[in-house]
Amino acid sequence: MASIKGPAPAPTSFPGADKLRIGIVHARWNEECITPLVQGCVETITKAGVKPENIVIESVPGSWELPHGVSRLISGSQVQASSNVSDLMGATSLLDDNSKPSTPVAGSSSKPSKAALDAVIGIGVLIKGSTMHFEYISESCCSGLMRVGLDTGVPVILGVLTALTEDQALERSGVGRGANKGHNHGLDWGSAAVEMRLVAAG
Ligand SMILES: O=Nc1c(NC[C@H](O)[C@H](O)[C@H](O)CO)[nH]c(=O)[nH]c1=O
Repeated sequence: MASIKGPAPAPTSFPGADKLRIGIVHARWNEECITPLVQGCVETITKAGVKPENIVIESVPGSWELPHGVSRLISGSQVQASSNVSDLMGATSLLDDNSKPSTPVAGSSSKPSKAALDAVIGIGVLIKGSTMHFEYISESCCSGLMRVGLDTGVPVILGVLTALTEDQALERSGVGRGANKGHNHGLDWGSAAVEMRLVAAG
């Protein structure tokens, strides 16, 4: 029997998206998944009509730091715009060798910008290990991201995979190891960010 699980089709047109400014904060763990997830997110954000120069990408050490990184980006502290997002689409890795917290994606401009963000996606990949670490980070990260969104009024999209196995994480990043590559959930998160802002704007 076919599964009933999954989101309803996202809207296909987003009038006003060209005026939006969207942030992405991604963790620097499990990069095999993070890179396609961020690329999928950027793909649907740009397809919705958001200008590449209005997509700001920052990184933090791990998913535990996502709520703080998203909160910092929303507060506008030391935001650096990423102007050539198109370069990112062909990238095999988002991170250069000496990436540091809140290092903009390679190739982005050093032009700092303080313009307010309309929505932010927090992207992280947690994979269950042999201890309870996974459970504590997952719960804290997800509730932290929810709190940042509610406290600031800026839509914060949950882009955190909490996978029990590596294959679960890879398939949900659209890069599954077997014949079934899976579905890149980053695609859904990008359209959710644009939709939430435009719905909120009314
Ligand atoms: O442990 N596994 C993971 C992880 N740990 C690091 C943690 O998020 C944090 O950065 C450090 O504890 C320092 O505060 N972070 C992830 O994004 N995914 C994991 O699977």
